[in-house]
Amino acid sequence: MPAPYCRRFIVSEKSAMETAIAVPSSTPSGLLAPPLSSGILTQDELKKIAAYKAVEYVESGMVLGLGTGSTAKHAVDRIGELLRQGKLKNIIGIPTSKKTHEQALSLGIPLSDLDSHPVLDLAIDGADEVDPHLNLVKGRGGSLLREKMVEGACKKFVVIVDESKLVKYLGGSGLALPVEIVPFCWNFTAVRLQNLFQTHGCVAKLRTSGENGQPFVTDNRNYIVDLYFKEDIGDLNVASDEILRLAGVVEHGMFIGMATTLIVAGELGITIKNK
Ligand SMILES: O=C[C@H](O)[C@H](O)[C@H](O)COP(=O)(O)O
Repeated sequence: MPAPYCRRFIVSEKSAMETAIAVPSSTPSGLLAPPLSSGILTQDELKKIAAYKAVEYVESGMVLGLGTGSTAKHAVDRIGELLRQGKLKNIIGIPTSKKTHEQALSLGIPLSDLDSHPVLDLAIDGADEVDPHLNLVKGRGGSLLREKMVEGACKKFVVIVDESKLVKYLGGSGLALPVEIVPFCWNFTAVRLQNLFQTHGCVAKLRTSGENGQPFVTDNRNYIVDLYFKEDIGDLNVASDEILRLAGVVEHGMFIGMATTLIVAGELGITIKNK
């Protein structure tokens, strides 16, 4: 066993339904776990480790969905770095938000859109929650609509999280399930959303930003209503249909059956689940 074993990362790979078996492996190429004297990695270091591992799936010539958020940011940085070093070539990025668009531009990543590239090879993005079947909650950063459009057009969708994002069921963290809605009579739509899930103790709140409590506005000039549940909402496809049936709703943050690979970075190493 190599001496600095504690600084190497353990990678285990399993199907979605299998039990994790941690096996020692070499450090993901180009990435050493940050050498902390305490041995404890910060959440951001775990995000970076998951992101760098995901970028190992990227090959020259790919059309790539570029995710949004603090985890995906590390992946976009890494793609930019590999392009600069000439280790990746001819990448075309499709950003999932204005913020990621700006980041990718600053890194010199060539960009395009879904109109020109309706089929993508691979997308890499973070998530707010991941259930045991690789269903996700996304959109706590407000980017769920573009993310769903881009990631729904990918042949492979790699989700990267630190272990704090794992839940038994969606909504299980007690945090928000975001729903993007049109601004017109937003309160009417928020009340209807809350009523849909009344028996699950649902509370709907308009997302605000800044100190003056103005509505948070998405890249698509819409609002977000965050749904909080006291109980498991059960069948996700039924819940999805009921939400989408409401006029005024644009999209919700449940990504059901979309992820093909999950990379989780935790204190004990990296776990990879494939669908
Ligand atoms: O709208 C935001 C996106 O769905 C993010 O991917 C998600 O919120 C996870 O973000 P983070 O990596 O910052 O936790």
